[in-house]
Amino acid sequence: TIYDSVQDLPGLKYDFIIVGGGTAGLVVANRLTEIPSFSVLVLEAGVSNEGVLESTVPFFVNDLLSFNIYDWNYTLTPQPGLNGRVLPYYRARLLGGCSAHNIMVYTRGSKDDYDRYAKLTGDKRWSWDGIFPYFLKNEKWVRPADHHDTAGQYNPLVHSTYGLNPVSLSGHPWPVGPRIIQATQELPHAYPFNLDMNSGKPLGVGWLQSTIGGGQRSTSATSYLAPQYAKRKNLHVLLHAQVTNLVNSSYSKGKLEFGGVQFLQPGSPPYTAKATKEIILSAGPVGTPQILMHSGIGNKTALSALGIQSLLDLPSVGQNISDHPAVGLSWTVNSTKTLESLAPNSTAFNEAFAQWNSTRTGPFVMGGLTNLGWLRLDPDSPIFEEFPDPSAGSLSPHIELLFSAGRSGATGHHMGISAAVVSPISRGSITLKSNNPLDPPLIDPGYLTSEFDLYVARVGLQRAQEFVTAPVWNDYVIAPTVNITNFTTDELNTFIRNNAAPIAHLVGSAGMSSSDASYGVVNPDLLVKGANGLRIIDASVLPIVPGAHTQAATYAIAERGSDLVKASWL
Ligand SMILES: Cc1cc2nc3c(=O)[nH]c(=O)nc-3n(C[C@H](O)[C@H](O)[C@H](O)COP(=O)(O)OP(=O)(O)OC[C@H]3O[C@@H](n4cnc5c(N)ncnc54)[C@H](O)[C@@H]3O)c2cc1C
Repeated sequence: TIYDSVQDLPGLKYDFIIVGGGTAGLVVANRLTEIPSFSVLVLEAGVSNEGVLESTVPFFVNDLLSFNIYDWNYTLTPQPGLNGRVLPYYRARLLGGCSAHNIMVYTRGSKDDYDRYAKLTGDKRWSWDGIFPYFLKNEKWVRPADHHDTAGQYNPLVHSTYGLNPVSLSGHPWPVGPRIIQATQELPHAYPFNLDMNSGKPLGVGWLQSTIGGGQRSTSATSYLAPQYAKRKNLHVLLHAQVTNLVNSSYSKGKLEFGGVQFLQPGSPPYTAKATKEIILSAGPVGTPQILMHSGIGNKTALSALGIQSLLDLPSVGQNISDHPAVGLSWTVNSTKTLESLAPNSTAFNEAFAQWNSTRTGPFVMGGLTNLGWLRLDPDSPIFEEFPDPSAGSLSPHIELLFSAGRSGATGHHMGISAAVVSPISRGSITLKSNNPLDPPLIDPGYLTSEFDLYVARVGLQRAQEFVTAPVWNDYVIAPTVNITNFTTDELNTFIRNNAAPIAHLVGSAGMSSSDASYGVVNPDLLVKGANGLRIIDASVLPIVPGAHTQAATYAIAERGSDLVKASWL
C-alpha cells in the first residue's frame, strides 16, 4: 500500500526499512515482500509518479530535467574543470527515483567493468558472469511501439523476456538512424557496427535500447511497484517522508547498530521508524552518503568539525565519486524529419500527442536519441605516456557517442552527436555543508579536473566530426553548427570547458571494497563496514563508474542485493 501520511500507517515497526523509493529501493521492496513473513516499509521523500505525464511520455524526457517539484534541485559546487561554472545537478525526488526522470538509455557496460568490480571486491559474484543473471531478472525485452522488424538490430540471446522492467528498441523511425548504421558500413574500421552493445562487448556503433515498453517509460515504480505488488499486505510505502538520520545507536560485539530511522513529513514533528532486521539505504549516490554522515558515519574529523558526533570513522563516505561529463556538437541537415519539427504547441506536436494518447505510437514513444557508439582511444595515443589507461580493459570504451535526431528547442533542423568521457580519471566528493540534514550537501564531481579526461573529450569531439565524413552524410548534412575543424587544442579545451555538462551517472559515494580493505564503505555483501544490520543497495556502492549509463547496473545491484538480504534472513 502506498501512503501519503504517517498517520495512516498501521505502525512504525517493520522487519526492513528501505530509505528511498528510487531505482534500487523499489526493486528491493518488491523482492523482499515476495516473502510473506517479511514486513517492509519504504520511506520516500518525493511524491507519487502516478499521473506525472512528463515521466510517462518518453518524448517529454527533457521536461523533467529542470528545477521542479519532482527533483531535489541541487546545484553543483563551482566546477574548476568546467571554467568554474555552477551547474544544476538533477536527482529525482519522486517514486521510481532517477529511473522515472532519466533519459531512458539502457546499457549494461562491458564484461571488463564487472570483472574489475569482482577483482576490487575479491568477490567473483560481482563479475560479469556473476551479475548477468540479474540483468535478465530485471529486464523484460518487449517489441518496440511501432512493431517494426527488429532482426539485425539486437541479439535476442543476451536479453530476457521474463524480467519485470520493459526494455525495447526505439519505436519511431527517425531517418537519421539507418544513416548512422550505413556510416558504420562505410567506415567499418573506425566505427564497426555492433549488433548488441549489451552483450558485455559494447565497442562499436549500434541501435539504442531504452527502458520503454508499450510506448511508455518503464521505471522501478511502474514495474516493481505495479498494482499487483503495491497491494501486498507486507509492503508499505510512505511518500513525502524525508529521512534525516539513523538514530538509537548502540554497539554490539564492537559493531555499531541503529534502532531506528528518523524522518520528517511536511509540517510534522520528527518520527522514528524501527527496523527489527535491517535498515537498507537506497537513497541514491547523493542521499545515501548524506544520511550516513548525518548519522555519524564518515570522516571523523570532518564530521566533528561540523558538530556531528562521530560513531563510525569511515573516511571513504562521499569520497572518490566518479561521473561522466558530455559535450555536444550538431549539424544542420537537409531534412525536416527532426526533433525540431515537433516544437511545443505546433500542429505536428499536437497531432503526435493525440496519436500517443490514443495508440501509444508515433514520435512521442521515444526520447531524442536513436543510436549510441562506444570507442576506445588509439593505443598509441600520446596521452598514455602520461597516464595509465583508466578503462576497465580492452572491451571497455573511453568515449561514448550519443546520436540524436535533432536539437529540442532549436530552430532549423539538426542532427546531434554528443561525446561523453566514460572512463574518467577525475574524482570528486560529496560532503556536508552543515549539521542540518535539510541543507543540501556539497556535490563536487570534479569533472575534467584530470588532463586525461580533457584529452578524451577532445578526441570524442573529433571522432564525432570524423563520423560525419562518411559518404552517407553527403546529401543529408549541410554544415556544423560550430565548426571545430580548425580549432587549436586550447580553443577546443575552452569549448569543452564552456559547454560540457553532467550526464549524471554518479557512483562511488559509498563504494564497496573487499572485506579486509581499509578503505571503502560496504563489503561485497553491501553491509556497511563496522556496522550491524545496515546495508546500502543503490548506485553509490559501485566503486568506479562503468563505461555505461548506470541504471542497468543499479537494477542489477538491487536484484543481487535483494538476494543477499534474503540469504541473511531465510
Ligand atoms: C538526469 C539523469 C539522467 C540519467 N540518464 C540515464 C539514462 O538514460 N540511462 C541510465 O542507465 N542511467 C541514467 N541516469 C543514471 C541512473 O538513472 C541512476 O544511476 C540510477 O537511477 C540511480 O539509482 P539509485 O537507486 O541509486 O538512486 P535514485 O534512483 O536516485 O533513488 C534514490 C531515491 O531516494 C530518495 N531519497 C533520497 N534521499 C532521501 C531521504 N533523505 N529520505 C527519503 N528518500 C530519499 C530519492 O527521492 C529517490 O527517489 C541518469 C541520471 C540522471 C539524474
